[in-house]
Amino acid sequence: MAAEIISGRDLAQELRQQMKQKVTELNNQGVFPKLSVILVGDNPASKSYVNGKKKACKETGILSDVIEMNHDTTEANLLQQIEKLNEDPTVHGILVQLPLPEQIREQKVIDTISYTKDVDGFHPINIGRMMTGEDAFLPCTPYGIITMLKSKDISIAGKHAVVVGRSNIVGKPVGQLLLNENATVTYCHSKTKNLAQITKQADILIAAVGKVNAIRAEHIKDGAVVVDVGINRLEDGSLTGDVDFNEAKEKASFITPVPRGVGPMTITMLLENTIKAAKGLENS
Ligand SMILES: Nc1nc(=O)c2c([nH]1)NC[C@@H]1CN(c3ccc(C(=O)N[C@@H](CCC(=O)O)C(=O)O)cc3)C=[N+]21
Repeated sequence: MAAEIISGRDLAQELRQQMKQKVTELNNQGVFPKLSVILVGDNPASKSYVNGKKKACKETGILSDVIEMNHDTTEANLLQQIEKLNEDPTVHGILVQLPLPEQIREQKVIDTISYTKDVDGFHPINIGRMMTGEDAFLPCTPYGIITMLKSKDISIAGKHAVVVGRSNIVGKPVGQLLLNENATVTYCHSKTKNLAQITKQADILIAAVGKVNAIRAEHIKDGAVVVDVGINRLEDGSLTGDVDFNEAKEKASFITPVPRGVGPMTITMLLENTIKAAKGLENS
């Protein structure tokens, strides 16, 4: 079977077009959705991601503000900056770009962001609400993945979804969202024995490993839907995922590419969450 490629870029473009309209409507009511991004240090990858977010906001008519802080800024300093944004009524969404320098405790930072402005969906209240199925900001990458599957009318209920990876930002929450959609979910990780034996049972396979070619033909059932969440930078500067694309596309029914797959959808869901924040978490 030759897989259909799900273009995250095309879907992102379509959704951003619709969002423009929503932003205009809010503007007409005197609401100007705004995202504040805090960037600590000068990691080039982080800078480039933050630029991508800024550009996407601009395209959609969302206001954005990037606050750059020195690499050796203290945790107290950063928390103070977050408190300021929590109290600023013109700021609807707050995103602190991860990873952070080692003197700063990431969890402490996430806990400090008001859950009503937590457009990353990383705050414990939003995670808890996601688990119980209440209204919440959903984490952008998992939310983007579900949106991609739905855009192709891929049914999730009753399907066996296998998630490879268990990070707090991708693996764990994407499994939860798939469960909320009534999939049967299995998590695999670095301690999993016989990885291929398990992934071969997947109707929907989510690769969020962080390793080039971690998923190859031998891991994939014929006709499976393969979602590649990896973003690995090769020495020549090019980006590649966790899936051996050339092998996988011969077995899968649908596959997401890297680049132009999950990445652009992550940013799109961030925009969606910022609009939701501008409406107010409880009224959207
Ligand atoms: N608080 C926080 N929230 C995040 O959402 C967050 C973060 N920290 N830290 C880093 C990761 C990574 N991430 C990406 C988003 C979009 C692309 C993306 O658009 N990628 C393009 C290619 C971009 C390129 O060429 O560099 C693509 O896949 O086509 C990639 C990576 C968000 N992250």
